[in-house]
Amino acid sequence: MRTSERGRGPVRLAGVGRRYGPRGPWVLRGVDLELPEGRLVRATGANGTGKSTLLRLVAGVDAPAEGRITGRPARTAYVPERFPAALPFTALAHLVHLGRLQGLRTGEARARAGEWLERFGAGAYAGTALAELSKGGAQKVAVAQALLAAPGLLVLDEAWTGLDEGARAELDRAVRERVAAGCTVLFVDHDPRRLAGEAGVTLRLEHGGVHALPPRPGDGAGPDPAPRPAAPRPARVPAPAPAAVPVPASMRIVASGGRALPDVLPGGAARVSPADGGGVVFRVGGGDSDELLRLLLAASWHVHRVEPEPAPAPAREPA
Ligand SMILES: Nc1ncnc2c1ncn2[C@@H]1O[C@H](COP(=O)(O)OP(=O)(O)OP(=O)(O)O)[C@@H](O)[C@H]1O
Repeated sequence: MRTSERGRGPVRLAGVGRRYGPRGPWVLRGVDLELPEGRLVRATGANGTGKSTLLRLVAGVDAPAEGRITGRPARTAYVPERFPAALPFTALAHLVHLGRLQGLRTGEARARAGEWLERFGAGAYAGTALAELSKGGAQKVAVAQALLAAPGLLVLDEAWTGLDEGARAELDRAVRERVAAGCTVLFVDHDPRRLAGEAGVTLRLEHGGVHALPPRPGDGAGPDPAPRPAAPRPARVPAPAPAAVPVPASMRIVASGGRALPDVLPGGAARVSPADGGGVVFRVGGGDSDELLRLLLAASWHVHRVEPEPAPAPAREPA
């Protein structure tokens, strides 16, 4: 909301690793990262690369198995991928309770809860039990609780999923407001157009590591992120050595459901095969993947994944 969060410094991850179980594979390891205040930070990566894990660690709802996270502001808010809506409260009572836990007085919590429910078009559900809300209604309560106390760090894991169009646009507006007030917003969303064009930082998760992608000219987030050659990057986001973000020779884009495409695709991109679970796999040269993405989005395709083409297995040395 209106509270300024400036001057508290970045959230820092130093040598952070997480695995599930003492012998489980490392999902993330050796993550060194600074999330600057007042920036929009998008986390991207193929399925299972640890985006939700990273968000839970940054939000403080999960702890690293190794390494440290410092600089997390007292008012940190998190919207999980799945909101546990089966609680025995009305939407308003739940929000007032959470607002009080976040340090608001009861009257203030009630006023802000009402304001956020209205903004998300859920004012009529204030007196409805959480368990009786639709998935979309419950999601509105989940995002309202995160915005209630003007957090200094806001972590959104696919928070737009399940919201209607008006509420999605309202959440976009709320995110911009928080960033303007000095809040760090870290988010994951399957739609590469989400908040595209906002100045910000894009993180790429792969092989257990996290690196910042260089900003594009004119925007820092852009549609989904193909790694690009090294370029000037925000001073406080750790910059991988240029060699760490090569343009992959070839990218795979998995997409579905759009209008007919021209016969000749950018960079000679090829439709390779139907994807598992539906959709089409496209293979395109790394330098042309953005152009293909733009074409797909303009033709109303739904983009599921953008990932480097797996490298061929190295040839064996002769014995
Ligand atoms: N609570 C858990 N217990 C065991 N393994 C887990 C747990 N949470 C995540 N994992 C594993 O950690 C890996 C990373 O999962 P995570 O959900 O963080 O990835 P993701 O990039 O968010 O995936 P997606 O894009 O599919 O949502 C996966 O192999 C997943 O099975």
